[in-house]
Amino acid sequence: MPKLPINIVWFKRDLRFTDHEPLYRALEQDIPVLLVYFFEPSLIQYPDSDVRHWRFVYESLTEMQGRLEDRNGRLYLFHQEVLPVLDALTEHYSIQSMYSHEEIGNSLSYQRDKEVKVFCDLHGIQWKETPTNGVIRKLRSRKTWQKRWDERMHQPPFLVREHDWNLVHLPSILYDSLKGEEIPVDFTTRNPKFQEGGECWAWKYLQSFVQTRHQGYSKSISKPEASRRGCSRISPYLSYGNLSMRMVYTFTKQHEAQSNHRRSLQNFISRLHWHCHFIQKFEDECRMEFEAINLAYQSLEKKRNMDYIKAWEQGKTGIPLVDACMRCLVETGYINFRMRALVVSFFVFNLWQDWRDLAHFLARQFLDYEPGIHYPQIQMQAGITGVNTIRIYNPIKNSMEHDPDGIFIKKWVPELKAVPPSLLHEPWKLSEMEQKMYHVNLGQDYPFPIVDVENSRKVASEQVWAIRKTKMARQEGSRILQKHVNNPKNRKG
Ligand SMILES: Cc1cc2nc3c(=O)[nH]c(=O)nc-3n(C[C@H](O)[C@H](O)[C@H](O)COP(=O)(O)OP(=O)(O)OC[C@H]3O[C@@H](n4cnc5c(N)ncnc54)[C@H](O)[C@@H]3O)c2cc1C
Repeated sequence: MPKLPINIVWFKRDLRFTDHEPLYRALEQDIPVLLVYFFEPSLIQYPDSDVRHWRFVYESLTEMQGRLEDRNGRLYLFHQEVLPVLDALTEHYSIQSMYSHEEIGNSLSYQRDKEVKVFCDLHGIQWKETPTNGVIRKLRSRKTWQKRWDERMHQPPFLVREHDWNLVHLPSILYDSLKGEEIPVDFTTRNPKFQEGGECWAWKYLQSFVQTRHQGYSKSISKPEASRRGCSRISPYLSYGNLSMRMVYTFTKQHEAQSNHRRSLQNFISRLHWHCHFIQKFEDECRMEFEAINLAYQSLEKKRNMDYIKAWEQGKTGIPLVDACMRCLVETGYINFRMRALVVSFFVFNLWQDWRDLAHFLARQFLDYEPGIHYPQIQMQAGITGVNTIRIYNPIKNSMEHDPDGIFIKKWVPELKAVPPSLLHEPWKLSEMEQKMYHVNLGQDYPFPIVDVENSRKVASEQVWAIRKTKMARQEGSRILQKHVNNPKNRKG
C-alpha cells in the first residue's frame, strides 16, 4: 500500500500559531500536516536546562493544544530524541517536507540540527527552515543588517486561516509506541512563582505594558523591585516564541503615536533591536558558548573557589543587594538587566571567578534563557570582549541608589528586616549594640562579606585592563567590531 504523503511542522522555540511562517507555509500545501514537538532528553539533561524552562514550554503547548481542539486537531508531543521518531514515521508515511524556524540554540541543538539535515537529505525530505525574528543565517556583513531587520519587521505577519486545517491524526497505537515516557510531573505542574507560558499570557503582558505599564519604564528599568512591573516582562515569551518580534514591534508602533510617554516606548523598541543584535552575534560566532570572543582573554586564568561560588549561588555573600538578587532570581526566574549585570560583575571581578563557572547556573535560573543573548551579555559584562566599556559595578552604591529604602533587600534577605535603610546597605558596619537592636547576629544570622569590595575591584580592574592593552586584545577587538557591529565607528553593545 502506498504511504500517505504528509508534511511536518516541527515546533521548537516558536510556540505560537500567530505569525508562524512554517505553519503558514505548510498549511498552504495540499498535503496533510503533522504538528510535532519534542521534549528531547539530551537537551533536558544539558547543563543549561532547568525544569522552569520545560514547565513554561509545557504550558505554552497546552494552550496550543486547547486551541487545536476546536479544529479537531492535535499537536503531538514526544518525550524522545528527534531522529528515532522521524525514522519511525518514515516507515508509515511519505514525508515530503518538514517546516520549522531556524533555531539559534546551544551547541547540542546545533549538532542535532546537523544530524537531522543529514537524515532529511538521505530520506528525500525537504527541510524548509525560515528565519527567526530579525536574525540572518550565513550573514556576510553587518552593513545592511539594520535595514534588513526593519524590512522584516514591516512585512505583513503570517496569519493562518482559522478553520479547515488539514491535519494528520496519528493512529493511537503508533503514537503510543513513539511518544516515549510520560512527561515529568514537574513540567506539568504549575508553579505560581513564575510567569506562565503561552500565547495568551504573552499578549496580556505585551498589551498591559504597551497600553499602560510603559509609563514607568524609564524610571523603573534599573530598579530591582519596580522593574518587575515597570518593564515589559515579555522576555520569556520572546525566548520561547509565544510572540514573534514582528508582532511585538508592530503592536508597539501602533500605540506609540498615542502614548504620552513615547520616549519610553522608543526605549523599549531599541531593546527589541538589541534582542536580535545579540542573537545575531551568537549565530555568527557560536563558540562564545565556550570561549572568550576576544581570544586574548583566553589566557586569563582564575583559580576556582567553590566556597565563593556556592555563597554567590545561594545568596550568602554578605553583600545585601547581591544576595537579594540571587535569591530572588532562584525563586522567581527574573531579575532586571542592571541586576543581572551586577551579579555577573560581582562574580567575575570581586570574587575573581571565571565567567564559564556562572554561565550554566544563570542559564538555569533565567526563565527567559536565550543562548544568543545570554553568552554575549555574560562576556560583555565580564569585560572580556575587548571592545565594550569595562564596567565593575559597585554593589553598595547600586544598593543605595536603586533600593534606597531596602524594600527589595528586606523582601529577599529577611535576616536584615529590622535594620533601618541607613544601615542596611553595609550591615558589616553595625556595632554589637545595633546588631542586638535590629535582631541580627552578624556571622551567624547573616554573613560578613566574603570579599572586600573595594580592594577586590582594584585588583580585578588592573588585571583586565592589562590584557585589554595588549596587541592581541586590540587586534581581536578590531576583528570583533568589523564582524559584529553595523557601523564600527558608531557602535552600541
Ligand atoms: C548577564 C546577562 C544575561 C542575560 N540573559 C538573557 C537571556 O538569557 N534572555 C533574555 O531574553 N535576556 C537576557 N538578558 C537581557 C535582559 O536582562 C533581559 O532581556 C531583560 O531583563 C528582560 O526583561 P524585560 O522583558 O522586562 O525587558 P524589557 O526592558 O521590557 O525589554 C524588552 C525586550 O528587549 C530585549 N532586551 C532587553 N534588554 C536587552 C539586552 N540588554 N540585550 C538583549 N536584549 C534585550 C528582551 O527581549 C526584552 O524582553 C541578559 C542580560 C545580562 C546582563
